[in-house]
Amino acid sequence: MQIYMVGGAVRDRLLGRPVNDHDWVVVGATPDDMVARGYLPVGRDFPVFLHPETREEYALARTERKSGRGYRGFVVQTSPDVTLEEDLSRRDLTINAIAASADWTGAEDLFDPYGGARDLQARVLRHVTDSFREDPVRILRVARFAARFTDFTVAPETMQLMREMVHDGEADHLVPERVWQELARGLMEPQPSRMFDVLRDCGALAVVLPEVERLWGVPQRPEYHPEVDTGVHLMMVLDMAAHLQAPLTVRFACLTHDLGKGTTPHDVLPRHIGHEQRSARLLKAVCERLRVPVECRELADVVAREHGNIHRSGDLGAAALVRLLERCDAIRKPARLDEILLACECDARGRLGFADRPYPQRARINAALAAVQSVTTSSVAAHAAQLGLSGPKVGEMIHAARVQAVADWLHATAQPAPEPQGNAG
Ligand SMILES: Nc1ccn([C@@H]2O[C@H](COP(=O)(O)OP(=O)(O)OP(=O)(O)O)[C@@H](O)[C@H]2O)c(=O)n1
Ligand SMILES: [Mg+2]
Repeated sequence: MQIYMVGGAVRDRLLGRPVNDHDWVVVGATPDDMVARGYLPVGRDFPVFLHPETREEYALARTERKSGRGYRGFVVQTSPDVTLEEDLSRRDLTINAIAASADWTGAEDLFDPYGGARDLQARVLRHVTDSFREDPVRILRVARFAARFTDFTVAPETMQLMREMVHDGEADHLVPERVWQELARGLMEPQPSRMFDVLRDCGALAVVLPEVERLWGVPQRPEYHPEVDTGVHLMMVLDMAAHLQAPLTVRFACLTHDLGKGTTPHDVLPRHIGHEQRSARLLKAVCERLRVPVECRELADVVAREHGNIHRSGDLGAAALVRLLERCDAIRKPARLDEILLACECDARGRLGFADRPYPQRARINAALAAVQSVTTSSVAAHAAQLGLSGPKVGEMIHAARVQAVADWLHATAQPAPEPQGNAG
C-alpha cells in the first residue's frame, strides 16, 4: 500500500499557512489490510480509518457515485485498484486535490494532475471534475473557503456549476447539521461576508437561509444607516465581528439580529418599527431548522430583542437601566452580557462611516452592572427580614437597592456642577 498526504495539509503548507491536521489517502489497500495494521475503522458510509497513535484520518482511495439526492445518496466504491489520480478526481477543489508523499517536507515533487498548485498561485477556487456535483455540501465549503482565503475568487465555471446544482434542487436536501457546521465555520473566518456573497451568487442562500437572503433590497433610514441596504449592513456587521475577533455566539447573534427587517410591511419602510420581535420569531424558526446549539440560540435571542434598547441606553435612567440588565439576565450571567454588548458594538460599527466610532454604551452598561453588583443581596434580605418582610417584598427591596446603586453611580459620574464663585484656584 502507498500512503499520501492530501487535502488541507498540502494546500496550507503550500500557502505558507499553519497546518493543524493532516488528511491521508491510502492506495492499494483493503479495509482488512488497514485493520490488520491497527487502524481503527470510523464511519459507516466511508472507508475511513484513524491512525492508532496520531488519530489522523486515513481514507482508502475511492470513487464515489451518486445514487440519489442530497448528502446521503452515495455509492462509495473502494478497491485496491482505485488509483491516486482517480481518488483526486472526485475531490472538491483543485487546491484540495494535490497529493504529496507521506514524508513530504514541502520541497519534493507533488502529484498534482488537476493543476492545484497553479490555482493556488492564481488564487482560484475551482472544482476538479463534474463529480463536484455529487456532494452539495461542497457549495457551502466553497463559500466557507472564500471567507477564509480572502484573496481567492471562485472560478466562473465553478460558480456556474453551483448555480446549476441549486437550480436542480441539490441544495434542498442538505442535512441541517452539515449546513450549521459549515455556516458556523464560515462565520469564524476572517471575512464572513464573502461566504454569503458566494451563497447568494449561486442561489444557495435563498434555500438554506431565506430569512437572510430577503434582507438585500430592504432599505433602512439613511440618517442611521448611510449604507441603506439591510443586507449590506448585515455583511458589514459580520465583518466587524470578525475584525473584533468575536466568538461564534456573537457572530451568529450578529447574523440574525435584524432578520425582522425582512418582513417589515412595505408601507412603513424605511422604518422598521417592532423589527426586534419579528427578528426573535424568525430566529426561532432558523434555530429549529438548523438545530443551532443552545448557547448560540440564547445569545441571538437576547441580542435580537434588546439591541435597539442597548443602542439607545445612553438616555436611560437608573430604573430603566436595571430593568434592561434584568431582561438580559446580566446579574446571573455577567459574561454573557459582555457578548451581548460586543454584538451590539458590531451592529453599531457595522455601518457605513461608523467603523472607527466609539461605542460608549458598552462601558456605560458594564458600569451600571458593576453598580448593581455592589449591592449585597444578603444584607438587603436581612434588613427586609428585620422589617418583617418576606416573599416578593424582599425581591422588591433588592430591586430598589439596585436602582439606588445605579442612581448613585449616575449621579457621581454626571458632569460636575460649575464651581461656585470664589472657590476656584
Ligand atoms: N465535501 C468534501 C469534503 C472533503 N473533501 C476532500 O477531503 C479533503 C479533506 O477534507 P477536510 O479535512 O474536511 O477539509 P480540508 O480541505 O482539509 O480543509 P480544513 O482546513 O477546513 O480542514 C479536502 O481537502 C478535499 O480533498 C471533498 O472533496 N469534499
Ligand atoms: Mg483537513
